[in-house]
Amino acid sequence: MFARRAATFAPRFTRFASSSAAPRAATRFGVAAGSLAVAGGVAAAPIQAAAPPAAPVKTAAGTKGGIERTFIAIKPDGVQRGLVAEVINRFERKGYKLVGIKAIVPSKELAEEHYGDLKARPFYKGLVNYMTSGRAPVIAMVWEGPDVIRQGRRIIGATNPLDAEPGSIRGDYTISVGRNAIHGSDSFESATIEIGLWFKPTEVFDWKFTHEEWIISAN
Ligand SMILES: Nc1ncnc2c1ncn2[C@@H]1O[C@H](COP(=O)(O)OP(=O)(O)OP(=O)(O)O)[C@@H](O)[C@H]1O
Repeated sequence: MFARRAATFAPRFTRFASSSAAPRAATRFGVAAGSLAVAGGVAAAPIQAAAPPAAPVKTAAGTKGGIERTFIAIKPDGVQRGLVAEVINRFERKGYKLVGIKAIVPSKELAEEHYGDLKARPFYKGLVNYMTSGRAPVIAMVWEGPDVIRQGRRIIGATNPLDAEPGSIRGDYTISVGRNAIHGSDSFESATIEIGLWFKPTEVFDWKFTHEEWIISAN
């Protein structure tokens, strides 16, 4: 997922990332401090000005390394199999927050864009057809919380259900890679793009758990 997104993501990503000035500033300060030490004849270690802390990277996927958001989709086979409540339950029980959800039969364009990096694969056409058939909708969701992108992939399990650990969704409920029930973003960059692809900003909600301190407080 990430590889197929990387090329298109890079230009968009720089709009969000405001930390690129930090390394340049650090280099500039480092050189200046070193020169001063030599000029004054002082046998001291060059003074390095502390680089200003990098601004956190914030996108539609939340704050990288902080409270993140991920795109999770229950595919038509997962919906047909009655796994919607099970999937939601697993993310909710873990402590993650549902900030967006809708049933949607994706257009061919949306499915092709979503799976764009798999274009050359023999199963690509069948994959797009199955996602867009309308024989069941896709349940598209955005989940929020610490490390939710990586943890979401663990909850889902390996792409090929025969490699997925028991206890994961794919490990427990599926046996075919072509009908593996669910999708989850595989990186912050993918999550940024996929949330933007499937959801309008107004369809994703900022809300607070009233019991948040019982889920994410650190002592
Ligand atoms: N060999 C295959 N045969 C049939 N379908 C496949 C095969 N490999 C992958 N797929 C389908 O393409 C989807 C996307 O594959 P990808 O390699 O991006 O894995 P993934 O990121 O784990 O899956 P997803 O994007 O659905 O979460 C898989 O989930 C699966 O439905």
